Amino acid sequence: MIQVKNLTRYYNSFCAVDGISLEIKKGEVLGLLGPNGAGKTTTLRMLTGFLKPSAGDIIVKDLLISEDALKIKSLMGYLPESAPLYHNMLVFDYLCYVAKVRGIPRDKIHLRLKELSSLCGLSGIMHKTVDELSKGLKQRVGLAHAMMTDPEILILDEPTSGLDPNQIAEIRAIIRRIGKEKTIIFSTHILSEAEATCDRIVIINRGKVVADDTTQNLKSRAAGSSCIDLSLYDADPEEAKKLIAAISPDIRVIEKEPEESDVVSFEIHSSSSRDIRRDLYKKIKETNWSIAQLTRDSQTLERIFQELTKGEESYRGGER
Ligand SMILES: Nc1ncnc2c1ncn2[C@@H]1O[C@H](COP(=O)(O)OP(=O)(O)OP(=O)(O)O)[C@@H](O)[C@H]1O
Repeated sequence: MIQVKNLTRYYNSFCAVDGISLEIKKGEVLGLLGPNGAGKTTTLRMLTGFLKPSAGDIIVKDLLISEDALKIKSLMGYLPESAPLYHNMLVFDYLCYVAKVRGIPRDKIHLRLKELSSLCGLSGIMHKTVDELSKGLKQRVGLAHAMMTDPEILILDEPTSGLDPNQIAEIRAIIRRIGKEKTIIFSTHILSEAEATCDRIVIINRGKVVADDTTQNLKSRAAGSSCIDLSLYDADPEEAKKLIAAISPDIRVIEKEPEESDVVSFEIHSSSSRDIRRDLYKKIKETNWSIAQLTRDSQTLERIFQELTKGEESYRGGER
């Protein structure tokens, strides 16, 4: 349904989005996950045609955004990070206004507002002014705005940002409801958010895709891999790194800030479920170093996210 090819965006000489490629299938709920400044908003603004890419292509249902931006916009509903609502209007008047601007025929407006009120839970607030609403309710009005023309694709930028846990649960429930029929792309910097709502998660860091897989596959990958914390006395960090890395080709060694001044510490990631502590111990025994700590944790999705968004390394999921 949507193909993104080598999408790139510079702000002056700064590369905010660096060659992102993605394919989004019809009906998918895709979470664009990344830390602050990763390039999520910039990517979404290019997808919705509000920002021109510096390079790359976006194809939506066989239409090229460089040639058919208006047609593509008509297929999409967009909820920006701060929904631009008219604060002193009644919710009802505001949504009527949006309906007219978006070309809904006059005789269909009331029916559409009724449908949106039920979909987005607006029935008790239609006759309140936007200003009176909590952030969560404003967000629901923003969602109704984005859904006005019943678009096939919905793009939501951090839809739960700044909401309390109850409001988050409500917005999630609405997204899940809408996601049964629509293609949804939404951005978040909160892993649990993506995990709870999405079929698929694309993690971006410093403008690049560092992981792209189904939520289920990412979870299984996390469960099947492990992380070892190792601290050594009397070891040279570079020599220690080489020795550890030589144990198996699937090992990745990250030197950590040591907790004590006379040790060197490492985080050792392995994609296999094999426990390599015995191999480590044997190798270290051949040196004159001493072990201060050697512990193994099962990986969590959270740790994978932290690892991927700290380092430069990239992981692409297998076939779906
Ligand atoms: N108009 C702009 N001019 C210059 N730099 C910009 C502009 N907009 C964004 N940036 C920079 O581009 C990078 C990506 O920003 P973007 O807003 O896309 O990230 P994000 O992942 O959405 O972050 P956040 O979660 O904080 O909104 C950041 O370093 C940001 O400072």
